[in-house]
Amino acid sequence: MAMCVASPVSINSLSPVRLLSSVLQSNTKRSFFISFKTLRISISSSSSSSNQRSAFTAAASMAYARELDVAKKAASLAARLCQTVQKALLQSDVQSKSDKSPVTVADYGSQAVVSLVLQRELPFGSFSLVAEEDSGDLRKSESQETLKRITELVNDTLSSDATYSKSPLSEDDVLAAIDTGKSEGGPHGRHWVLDPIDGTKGFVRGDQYAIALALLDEGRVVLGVLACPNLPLAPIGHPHQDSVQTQVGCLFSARIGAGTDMQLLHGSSPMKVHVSTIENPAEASFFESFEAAHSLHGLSSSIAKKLGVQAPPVRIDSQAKYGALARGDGAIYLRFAHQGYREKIWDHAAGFIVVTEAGGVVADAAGNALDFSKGRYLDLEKGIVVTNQKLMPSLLNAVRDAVREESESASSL
Ligand SMILES: Nc1ncnc2c1ncn2[C@@H]1O[C@H](COP(=O)(O)O)[C@@H](OP(=O)(O)O)[C@H]1O
Ligand SMILES: [Mg+2]
Repeated sequence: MAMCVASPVSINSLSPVRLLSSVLQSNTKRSFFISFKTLRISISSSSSSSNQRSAFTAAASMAYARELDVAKKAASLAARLCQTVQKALLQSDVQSKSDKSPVTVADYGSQAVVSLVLQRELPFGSFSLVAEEDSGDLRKSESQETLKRITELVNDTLSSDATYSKSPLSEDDVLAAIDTGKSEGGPHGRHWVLDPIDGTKGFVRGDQYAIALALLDEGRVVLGVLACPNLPLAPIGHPHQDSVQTQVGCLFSARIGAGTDMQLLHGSSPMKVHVSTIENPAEASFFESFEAAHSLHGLSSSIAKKLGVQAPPVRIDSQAKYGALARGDGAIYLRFAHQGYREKIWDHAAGFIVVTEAGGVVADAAGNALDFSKGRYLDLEKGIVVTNQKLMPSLLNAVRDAVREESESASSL
């Protein structure tokens, strides 16, 4: 470990991610050694007092800890609201199931709850939220009943938490909370990134969906939470594995340098999770979207075949796939959207850090890291692939060959 004289880094004037980046950039010449994975910092310079050293270590190891706690609370409350709506939806008759309004109510309600909890619990500094919904349609006169229902649900959900005052929010408060989600994000400052219901198709079917919340700081994802109300605690995607574990509803949370935790959505202590260590593709199973319209199932199948994967695909909705992969249920997630579709940051930011902090790798089809600093969209080289470090090189080779074959056969038509 190279050590030399410390150069000044002001802890107070930098956000944790800038502080760590600035130290890492100067790491070869200066006195700090940082393992980004563990955020353990040692300082050898005799000029640094032990007080400074321990303050620095404490600041770095606790970076974003408060924000993560609040994010977990926000996503859990939003999940409670979504569960209420999904339960009513699944009990309703066929006619109202084809009506889109329950999804609308849950989507807006979830976004309002998350925005309100973040703002109430983290009142200092500016607030920026990049989120899927805005209130444009809700402000139309024909949406009055829907807005009333959303406002009731938001008030019921917040008042279920003892720390919130019982004074009810008005419809205007709820509209304003939804509209905080209009931020464009970008490479500077802090931005929360929210998908209030990821996997709306799964939500309507009664299958998987997730409330996905992440925080960007200076363009990097520094924490993420995935609330997956319908994800079993027992592993999924292992057809021959019987489990006595029947509990459902998982909360994944990850913070930069601190690993990934999973706990029951409505209670239980967090436990660390890790991606699968499988190195032999023949033993791996892979996830993809349930919806063929969201991902090219044919291309995934050709990639899996080239790689030597034998198991059939496990198809589930939403970023629950990232959560399941982070705890080792499957080893690979393949997502190749149809031509022209632009991936949004809220569909991947939380899942990205949940997987990377569990030891996995998330890349585009060319092996590039995903860049969340470009605004509301990801700029991608065709597709997103997720797996463990060992399998990634051979997976990228299989992707390259399958994509080339696909374009050759398209051009020969
Ligand atoms: N044509 C398309 N191609 C790829 N993704 C799409 C798509 N249409 C919608 N999506 C995205 O796919 C997400 C669901 O992911 P998955 O396919 O993994 O379940 C949707 O999130 P929402 O449900 O929040 O709209 C939506 O953002
Ligand atoms: Mg989504």
